[in-house]
Amino acid sequence: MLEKKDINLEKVVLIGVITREQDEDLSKEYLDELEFLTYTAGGEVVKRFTQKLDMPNPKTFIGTGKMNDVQEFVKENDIGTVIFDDELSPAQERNISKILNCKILDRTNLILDIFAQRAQTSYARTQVELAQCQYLLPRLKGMWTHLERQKGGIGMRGPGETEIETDRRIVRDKISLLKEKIKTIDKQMAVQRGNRGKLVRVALVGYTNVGKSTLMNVISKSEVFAENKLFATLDTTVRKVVIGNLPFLISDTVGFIRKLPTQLVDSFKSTLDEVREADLLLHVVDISHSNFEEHIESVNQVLEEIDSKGKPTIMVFNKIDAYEAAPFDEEDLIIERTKANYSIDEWKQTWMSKIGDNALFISALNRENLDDFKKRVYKEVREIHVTRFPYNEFLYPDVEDIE
Ligand SMILES: Nc1nc2c(ncn2[C@@H]2O[C@H](COP(=O)(O)OP(=O)(O)OP(=O)(O)O)[C@@H](O)[C@H]2O)c(=O)[nH]1
Ligand SMILES: [Mg+2]
Repeated sequence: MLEKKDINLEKVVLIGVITREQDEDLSKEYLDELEFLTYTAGGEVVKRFTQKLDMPNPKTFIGTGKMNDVQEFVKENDIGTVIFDDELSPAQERNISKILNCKILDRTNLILDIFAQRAQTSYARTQVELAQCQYLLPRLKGMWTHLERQKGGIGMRGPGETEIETDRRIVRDKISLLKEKIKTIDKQMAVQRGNRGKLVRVALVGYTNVGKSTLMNVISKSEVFAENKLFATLDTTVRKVVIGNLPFLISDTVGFIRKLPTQLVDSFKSTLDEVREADLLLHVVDISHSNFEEHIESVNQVLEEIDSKGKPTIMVFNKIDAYEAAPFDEEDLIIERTKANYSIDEWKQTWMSKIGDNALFISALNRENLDDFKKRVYKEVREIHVTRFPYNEFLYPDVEDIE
């Protein structure tokens, strides 16, 4: 049911609101991310509209005046798609769709669409389809009906298009069917995981596009797909690696994102079993991203949702090669120095100092500090390993002696 095809760059307009809690920089950051998501889905952003509002308008998300501007722009520039940086209620979506008369997507919809495009295995496809059906169910009434069917493209992959006339019962049946299918695969996967014995399990977790797969490739000499788009990885890959004679398993899995649609977290729960059952988490962070602290927060939130917050965790600050502090003019007495001006060494003195040797700074791309990384991971894995197999402690050299 999920189509996968290359689409031409669709012309897209983005819409966001600036609330009181978020300043303009942050809103820009969010829209940058939405633009990256749009680009990943195959769209080209031609304009952004923002509005300062305490709360989104319940009927149309943005106010009437702003909506008129958008309407005019859409008409004049032949815009096919308008994307909102938040989840729209079914009613908002209907209202806006009537006014703008083009494809209306929200953030959730866009992320689901990217997952649909990127799902490779039948397992991932089933999970995405389930999430799409769950998103679709409350929105079935009158969705897109005034649009031509053949439009296709972003947000039109999946059940939305083909099942528009069918009633909710059919979608509900489909949901139970997909859940059954996932249950069956889950059982097989649980058996597979059981077969792996008691080896220590390490999971790479982190925001999307931080370099998890790149790091996995570097340390396990494997070839996991990595690229500069969001959600390059949807399936979990597990590799056995050996550091200083000590074998353990490492897994690379789907990246997280701010406001990850709950439908997706739910349907990907079993993909995340690998994380849930891990003995040690390597939380990879892209320190060159200006918003990396919030990314850490988002990841921690998802970890909490899947009951994995309390696990032993090493923070791996990646992409140190790309880190650039914003220039600071010492002579200018008006502008205050902010975090953006910190060097990496200054960052190390912040809250990061509290996590002590559980913070590592590397570049997976340039292989910088990988030895430190390996030693630290070895030390931790060894500790877990010898608790599990106390009799063979002597087999593994102390961390100082490994290369
Ligand atoms: N400059 C720099 N780029 C890096 C580094 N590590 C990874 N990248 C780049 O970051 C991009 C994303 O890398 P991936 O390994 O696909 O990231 P990921 O975390 O697996 O992403 P998802 O699977 O989408 O969640 C790629 O273009 C990598 O080449 C690094 O140390 N420095
Ligand atoms: Mg990846």
